Amino acid sequence: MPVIEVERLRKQYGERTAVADVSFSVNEGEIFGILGPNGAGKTTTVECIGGLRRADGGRLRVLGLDPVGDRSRVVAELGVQLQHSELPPNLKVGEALRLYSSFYERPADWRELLEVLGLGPQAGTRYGKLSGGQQQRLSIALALVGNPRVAILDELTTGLDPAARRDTWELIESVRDRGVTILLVTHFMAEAERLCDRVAVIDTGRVVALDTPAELTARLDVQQRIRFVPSVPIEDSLLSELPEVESVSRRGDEVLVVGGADALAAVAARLARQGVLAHRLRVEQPSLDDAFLAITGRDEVADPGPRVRPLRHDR
Ligand SMILES: Nc1ncnc2c1ncn2[C@@H]1O[C@H](COP(=O)(O)OP(=O)(O)OP(=O)(O)O)[C@@H](O)[C@H]1O
Repeated sequence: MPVIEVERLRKQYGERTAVADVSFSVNEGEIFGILGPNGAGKTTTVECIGGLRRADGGRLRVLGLDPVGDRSRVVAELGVQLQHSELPPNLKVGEALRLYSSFYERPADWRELLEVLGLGPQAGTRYGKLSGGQQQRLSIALALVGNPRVAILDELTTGLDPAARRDTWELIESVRDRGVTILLVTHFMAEAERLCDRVAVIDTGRVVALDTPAELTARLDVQQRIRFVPSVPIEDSLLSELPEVESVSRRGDEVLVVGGADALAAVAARLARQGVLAHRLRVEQPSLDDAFLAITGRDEVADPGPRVRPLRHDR
């Protein structure tokens, strides 16, 4: 049974349609990503799933329950990562976790959670004194302190430096390994590629693609670009006559071969047969970035930047 079911979700803010028609389901133990440009409706979608907003249309289920109608039962099983701006700056890390754990019947051991998240030394530190990375880890701890079966994490690593981002990815993988199903909103392709089993790309309130990151990129007819320096001079025709190869060009002593998905194997076999070694070999594969561009027609997922968005309770 899917852990999260979203069928034809629709949500308006007055005249503005934030979510026009979104459907997907998330299986148990999955990390499911929602990717899309600014204003696509990602946050609104997960806020409806989390029961923080009431949908205007469609059907939502979390563990078979209605997030609004069965609110108290859903809250016991669902952890939602809060926007960190919502915590009072004077609240200490340990106090915040103790407070949040008191809301749950079967909370996790919050002291252990602090250690796992590398926040042990900060237990007595006030929220306002934490670094951005520490605040982010605290917000993840708060989402997990209720021992949820499902966690919703919105812009998990926005504002983190690359090292903190990688640490957070490892943490999320370990959370998933404990059996938690994770719904992740992200602006970062690398994050989706690294963490997500499947990704829904949302644009203007609709799902425009839904697949594994590998399938999303493989479905594109994006060329492989192979660069290398041959150990001995070679003729372009040696490679350009291969059916898998579209073009051969040079920059200095470097050869650039452009071809389809099988080009690398064909080029490597031809060079080997001629006794030519390929030095400084690099292969550029299509990435989720390319897929995103092809799907949405935009060449980047805009950086959301720092933001404070208090949740407006419009139920
Ligand atoms: N409380 C609100 N009142 C009115 N309009 C809103 C509200 N929240 C969001 N919107 C609008 O709804 C649309 C979808 O917003 P949403 O925040 O869900 O998108 P998003 O994909 O999460 O964007 P971002 O990546 O910028 O967070 C946008 O046009 C946004 O301006």
